[in-house]
Amino acid sequence: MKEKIIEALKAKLNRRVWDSWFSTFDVKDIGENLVVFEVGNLFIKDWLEMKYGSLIARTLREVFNRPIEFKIEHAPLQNQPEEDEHEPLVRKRPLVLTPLNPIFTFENFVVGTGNMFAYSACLEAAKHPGKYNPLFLYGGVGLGKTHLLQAIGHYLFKNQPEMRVVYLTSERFLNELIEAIQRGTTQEFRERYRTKIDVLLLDDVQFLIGKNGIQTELFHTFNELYNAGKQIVICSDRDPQMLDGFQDRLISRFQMGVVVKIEKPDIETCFKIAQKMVKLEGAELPEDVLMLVAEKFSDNMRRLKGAIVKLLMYKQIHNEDIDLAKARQILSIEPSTKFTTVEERLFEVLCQFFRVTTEELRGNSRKSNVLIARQMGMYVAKNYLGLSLRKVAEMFNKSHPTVSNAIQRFELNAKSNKSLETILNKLLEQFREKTANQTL
Ligand SMILES: Nc1ncnc2c1ncn2[C@@H]1O[C@H](COP(=O)(O)OP(=O)(O)OP(=O)(O)O)[C@@H](O)[C@H]1O
Repeated sequence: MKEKIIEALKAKLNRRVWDSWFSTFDVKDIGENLVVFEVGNLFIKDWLEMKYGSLIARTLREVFNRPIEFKIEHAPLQNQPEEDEHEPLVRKRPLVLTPLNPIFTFENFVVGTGNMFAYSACLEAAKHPGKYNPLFLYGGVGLGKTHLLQAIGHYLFKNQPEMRVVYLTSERFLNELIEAIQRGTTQEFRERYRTKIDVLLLDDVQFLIGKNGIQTELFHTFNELYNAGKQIVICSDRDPQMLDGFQDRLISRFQMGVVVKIEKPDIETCFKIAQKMVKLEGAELPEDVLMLVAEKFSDNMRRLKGAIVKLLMYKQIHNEDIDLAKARQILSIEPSTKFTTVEERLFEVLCQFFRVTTEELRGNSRKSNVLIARQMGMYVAKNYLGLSLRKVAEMFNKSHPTVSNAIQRFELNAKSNKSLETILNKLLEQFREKTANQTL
């Protein structure tokens, strides 16, 4: 029965949702009138209840052929210290203790596959400080950890200005301690971090690997803040488990709350990030150039930003528009025979999938498989690749209103026809595979 429930749920959700939210979800117990699920993360428990509660209830009704209650329990890690009854967070005078990068806000963060879970967890921590404690965010270089950490700071400064929020890198934490020891002001240092803040945002904790003294200091700071119900958010380039050379007692504390991985964004998200970065610079670049940058630098958003800045500087200095060939030259991207643009790859997948030709897609054929391939292709280009209507119209050799109508018709059909959604997911899967195999 356990498997049947899980399979029935899986069938109702697309793989992305399942992998993001249900990977630790399991059936713990099946009673006469109650099914108990368990999940290894408190934040996910709340999220599943809120977003998928009715779907779970519906699925259980179908599996058991009668209404049946359910509850989701959070299965905490073994040996987790008992959580103290938290005092309400202390209200203090508004105080910006650390400067933040004004760009690093939630509004400026582009949400997509890979970072949606991390974004939601950080937003929740900002809205309800102390609830998911500690929040430990980890992931590869340049994927937006610092951005999200500082976004929590911005959100709190704006919405709860009485709260004392400190953002600092682990390197600075270490340097301040060394300075305090040299000046004989260790007591002030301890007081500042242990008793005078409400939210601690600590970046790059992996910097403290192998530095035992500062780890001990962090351990005591952590305990004091945690026991007082103060929110702690920590960023690292690796899973707490992989912090070799870290004291075990610290690692187990990092794992006590919610541990979230930020993954590499997919190409569509990278494209939107590139678009956002250009907009924040108050500039413009053509869509095919943005797509080139998104594809080439999808593993690190800092490098992606560097590429955009380089293109914009060139544009300004030479007072020249940047086209695809120029962008390749500036960024030293060799045009490779294997490289195809994203539009070409979409056409390739559409043609293979629906057994149609590019000429048919761009022509006026009304054959049913061509019609559906064309509509779905336009929908994907607009909604998943983030291309403008103008670009999609150009791709399919149609007018704006034709594209707009076709997309609307597709959305309407997809609402009433479940199998269209399944086909769309399969198509997207093939498209992603093709994109992942792309070599530049
Ligand atoms: N989803 C996103 N939306 C908008 N900008 C993003 C996004 N992800 C990353 N960035 C931008 O990419 C740059 C690098 O991000 P950030 O410094 O937060 O990475 P990081 O994960 O902290 O890297 P590191 O591990 O090196 O500390 C920043 O300019 C940030 O604003």
